[in-house]
This record gives sequence, structure tokens and C-alpha cells, in this order.
Amino acid sequence: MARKKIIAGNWKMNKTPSEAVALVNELKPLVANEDVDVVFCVPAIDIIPAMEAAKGSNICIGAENMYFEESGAYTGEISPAMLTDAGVKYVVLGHSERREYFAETDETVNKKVLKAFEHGITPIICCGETLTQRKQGIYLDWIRMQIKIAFQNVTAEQAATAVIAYEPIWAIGTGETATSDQAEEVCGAIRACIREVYDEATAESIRIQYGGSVNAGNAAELFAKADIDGGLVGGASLKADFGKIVNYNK
Ligand SMILES: O=C[C@H](O)COP(=O)(O)O
Repeated sequence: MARKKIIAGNWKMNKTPSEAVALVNELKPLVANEDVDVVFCVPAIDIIPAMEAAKGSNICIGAENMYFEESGAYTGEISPAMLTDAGVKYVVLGHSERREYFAETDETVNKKVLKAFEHGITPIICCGETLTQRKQGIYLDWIRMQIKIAFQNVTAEQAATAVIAYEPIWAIGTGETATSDQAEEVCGAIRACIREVYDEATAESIRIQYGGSVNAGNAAELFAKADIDGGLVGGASLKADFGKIVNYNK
């Protein structure tokens, strides 16, 4: 069975609650495309107002991060139960910005992935290499390692429902997109890695996104690739262009 594309916006640290409502209302009519799962991953404080604004539309509201403990003395963190109680179904985990600025590691990402599954939240698990790693030719090994650690103790049944976002760090927010062939090479290697760790059925069912300067002009070519099942979109998800990205196939 063909995998359904999943196109997610990652708002990062943008939009106040009232701005979030305005943006959801603006984009609602533009992102209607039944062929695609559409997710807006928004700052924690925007989740509830964005959810209200998205009611009756095809937009699913997701989170940008989550902690791996259930509750307790973890000032500033947000728990999985807080997300599920608000109706959240997807959470971005291990984004390179979380790794760079907030010291997240493959090990903490793995703990979060396990916790997300425990609570029925679908993780969008990010991986990707630096420009130096690409130039050194070690990027595929690096990404395979990231994936293997992120999926430790994850069952095949769970893994089949996960989303992986391949985001080369050199392409994030830089305007420099990976070519569709570069993106496909890595997304194909990720699927092969899932096949090796699990089995064919899991590899065929897991969805793999590309992220890094996706825009209305390059989305169709990227998403046409066999192993690219959609995108994780930063900057372009904050404007009307996101509608064109979601409707890449129209
Ligand atoms: O999560 C999204 C990515 O970091 C891509 O961001 P960008 O589309 O602004 O390059």
C-alpha cells in the first residue's frame, strides 16, 4: 500500500498565541488536501489556541518537543500526558536545534521516543549531518547511527507508525536545499537501515520526510522521490506558501 505523505510545519520559536490563531485561520483553507496528512507543530503555549482554531479542518496540531519523564520537578518541561490531554498526536523529537542549543543527545532522543509511543503520540524523529560530515563522506554512517540509537527498544509495530525527518543541518534555514537526489540517497539509506533493524514490512510502512529549505518551488520534485514521504518545513510553514507545499501534487 502506498504511504500517505505527511507534510508538517515546524514553527520553531515563532508566533504568540494570538498570532498562532491568525495563522491557522489564514492557512486553513489553503492546506486542504486529502492526499496528505497535514501537521502544524507549534510552540507549547500555542497548542491549545491553535487546536481550537484548527477545529473542523484537516490540520493536526503537534508539539515541537516533550520531556521523557511523566511528571515532577522538571521546571520548564512539558510532559507527554500534558500533550495527549490537549489532543496532540505528533511531537518533533531530536531536532538539530534542540541538539545544538539544548544539549539533546541520541540517548535522550531515544528516551523521548519510547515515552511518546507509550502515550500514543507519533514521534517525528529528526536526524541529519553537518556540512563537515557530508564533506568527509561519513554522513550515511552518522545518520544510521542516529537512527539505530533513536529506535533502541522500539518494537517493530511502533516503528512502523513513526515518522523520521531527514534534515541536513547545512540546509536548515540557509536557503540551500539538498538536491532531490541527495535527499533521496539519505532517505533511501534510512529506509534500508530500518529494514536491517526490523523487517521489510516496517521499512515499507515508516514515513520519512525531508526537511531543509523546502519551499513552494522545490516541494514537488522532492516529494516525487520514492523514499521521501513528505516534508518537515520551517520558514515556509509560517506563510501562505505552505498551502502550495501541501498542494504540491495539484
Ligand atoms: O524543522 C524544520 C527544519 O529545521 C527546516 O527549516 P527550514 O525549512 O526553515 O530550512
